[in-house]
Amino acid sequence: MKTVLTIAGSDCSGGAGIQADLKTMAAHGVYGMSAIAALTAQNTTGVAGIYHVSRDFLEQQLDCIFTDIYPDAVKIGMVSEKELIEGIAGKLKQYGAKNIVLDPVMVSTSGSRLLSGDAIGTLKEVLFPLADIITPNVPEAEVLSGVSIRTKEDMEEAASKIGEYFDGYILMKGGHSVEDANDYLFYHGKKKMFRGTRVENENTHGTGCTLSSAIASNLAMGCDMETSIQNGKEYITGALLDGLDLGKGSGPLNHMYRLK
Ligand SMILES: Nc1ncnc2c1ncn2[C@@H]1O[C@H](COP(=O)(O)OP(=O)(O)OP(=O)(O)O)[C@@H](O)[C@H]1O
Ligand SMILES: Cc1ncc(CO)c(N)n1
Repeated sequence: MKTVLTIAGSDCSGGAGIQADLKTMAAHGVYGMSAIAALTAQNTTGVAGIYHVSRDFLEQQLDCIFTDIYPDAVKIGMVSEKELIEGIAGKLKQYGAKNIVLDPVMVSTSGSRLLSGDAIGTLKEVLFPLADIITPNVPEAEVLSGVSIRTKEDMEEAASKIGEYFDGYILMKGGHSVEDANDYLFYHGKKKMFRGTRVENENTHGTGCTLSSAIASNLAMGCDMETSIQNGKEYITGALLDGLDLGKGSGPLNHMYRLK
């Protein structure tokens, strides 16, 4: 069985973070493992609190995982502190981790800050060089590039700025657009669109976590990068189309829609 590790934050309400990642992995038939960087107290209406684990404890989790069940792919999500980012980078290098999908989580769907301001530089300097693909949404791509994105041309400019310090695949997600849900992949000066039909569903809690875990699951199963993104896009669209409606705010997706 193929194995995938998520390094991210826990969402006690089960819609985003570690819980969304493990559900996505289970739905793909891969064996999911998790190293928890933070516990969040949150639900569909917002984030009430964040409790970070220590660097030592995060490293201990990674040692336990890598020395026993080696992951075929790694997804990295919410990691908000500088020293945790440094700890992860050290361990991923030590164990030669491969197929690394980095979702540069900065703000929750509900608007809470999930990455410390002083950690953005560390993320770019120490973790980006290890990643095969990064999956920023538009606001994250703006922070990473310094370009204000309004048009498709702005996206290209942002990708080329990010490309000055990041050598891998950049998937800019269009979930925040109003007219469509197209995502754009930039790689070494080339651009490819992954077309997505916008689903009229307010319940989008954890879409970013789900997509990055679906891509990691596909990479673990041996798909190439573009196929992994295409398959991930189909999975997220199906999970949104299911129309699950839980909670009082922006609710979670149905990861089990394929079993219906
Ligand atoms: N209403 C929608 N209809 C169809 N696809 C969507 C919709 N909203 C988001 N997506 C898709 O979901 C994936 C995640 O994109 P999004 O931009 O929402 O990520 P994100 O902002 O990082 O997510 P999160 O809310 O978890 O932080 C992308 O493939 C995007 O196109
Ligand atoms: C733990 C966690 N990771 C990521 C997100 C982004 O949606 C969230 N809300 N919570």
